[in-house]
Amino acid sequence: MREGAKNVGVSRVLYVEGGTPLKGELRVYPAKNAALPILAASLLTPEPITLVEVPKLRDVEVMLELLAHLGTQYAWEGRTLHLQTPEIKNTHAPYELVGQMRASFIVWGALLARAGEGHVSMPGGCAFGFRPVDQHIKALEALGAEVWEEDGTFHARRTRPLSGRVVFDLPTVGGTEQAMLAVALGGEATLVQAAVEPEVVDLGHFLALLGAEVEGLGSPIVRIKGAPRLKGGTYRIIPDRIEAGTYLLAAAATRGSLTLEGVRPDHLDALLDKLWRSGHRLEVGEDWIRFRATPDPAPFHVEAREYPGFPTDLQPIATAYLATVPGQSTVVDRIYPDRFTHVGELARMGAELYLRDRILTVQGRRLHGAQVKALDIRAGGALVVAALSAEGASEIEGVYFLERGYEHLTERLQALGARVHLRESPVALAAD
Ligand SMILES: CC(=O)N[C@H]1[C@@H](OP(=O)(O)OP(=O)(O)OC[C@H]2O[C@@H](n3ccc(=O)[nH]c3=O)[C@H](O)[C@@H]2O)O[C@H](CO)[C@@H](O)[C@@H]1O
Ligand SMILES: C=C(OP(=O)(O)O)C(=O)O
Repeated sequence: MREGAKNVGVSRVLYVEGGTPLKGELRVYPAKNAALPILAASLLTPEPITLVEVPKLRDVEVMLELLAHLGTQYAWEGRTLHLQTPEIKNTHAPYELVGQMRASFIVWGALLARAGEGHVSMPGGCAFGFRPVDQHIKALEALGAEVWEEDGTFHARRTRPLSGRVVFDLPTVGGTEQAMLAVALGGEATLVQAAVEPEVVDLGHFLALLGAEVEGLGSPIVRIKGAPRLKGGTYRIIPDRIEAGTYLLAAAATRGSLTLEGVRPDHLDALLDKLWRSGHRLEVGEDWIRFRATPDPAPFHVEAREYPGFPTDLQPIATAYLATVPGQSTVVDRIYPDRFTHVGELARMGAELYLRDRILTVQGRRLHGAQVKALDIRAGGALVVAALSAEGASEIEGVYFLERGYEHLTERLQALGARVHLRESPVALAAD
């Protein structure tokens, strides 16, 4: 328990006995951040949709709860998800659901397209710095919607199909997805400075399956011509590059070996290049990666940027890995310059980290186990990686965040030889 605790409660923690190199094979799950916008896009059609494999994550459950509130009927068949939205029953996405994760905000564009109006609470999600939604508003306004905000809820209404040219001030994944959903049903748009992330491309492919014409996916200029009525269909979501990257970094931090299957190596170029330069052995096929760690890796510099640059979602996890690599590394995040909630917690494990002017300097060394707390999904991933590599035992609080992003984390790590399990532990509820 932490010093200065006033109240003590019981919470689930991830108990990690560190020091065992990860070894084995893993089939990567489908991408959470592709699944969520595709789920939101299912609102656009009354026809049945089947998503062949969907990650069973907390965020997906929340999105399904939101969709059900808006009018979607759904049923799981193993890992396959069947969805249908015969009609929109509700155009209001409430705070209780939108407040839990950022991706739910993009139902706004889908509601506006399908029902002519949408009312969505300000989004929540991982709190690692300021995350404005001005580009979402700019996009919907540029497409001809009337947009206003009242008491923490964003409202939008249209009197005709949305169409126009959206020039984003910066590439935004959610903003691009929002605009794509807003026009896919009967609208038309050219998106300039669109995000090029694989998850945006995947959404575009899904919309094309439903009948929209989509051009320029993966480039900064995307053109979409919506269809007056969209079809249903069956779709397979891309593999999760962030999950894959997390396990690779865990294998690197524990100096282990790992074969990933069902992965898209081309989505991980920036990370694979760093790991290779760090001295690790990598073999790459069309949909697999074989990794074998070097016992004495070299440090490197991370600069998180838009795709195909180093992903910000892997920045905290790469930081945890670098904290185990002797020598000096530096980490900068150009997407979320303050995404450093993991730093204080890694320091509890003996990591030598210095944060000045948004530049993190990492002096790598052997870490030791400690009681730590995940404050967002990928900070959680970072703490797991650090704890796996550390000498001794760690307890990671904030299992809720891990469950938002990593399906079957405990079982998957156990299968790779890690000594981890979930257990109940007394935790501090308030501190001085
Ligand atoms: C559910 C999902 O897919 N989440 C991902 C998505 O988040 P999300 O879609 O929220 O991230 P964005 O791509 O929109 O954010 C990129 C940058 O644009 C800024 N911005 C964004 C919107 C806006 O209206 N105004 C604005 O200034 C943000 O503050 C940030 O600096 O992409 C991020 C960047 O790859 C990832 O870290 C998140 O995991
Ligand atoms: C930051 C993430 O999610 P969100 O954008 O929903 O907060 C994430 O998946 O790492």
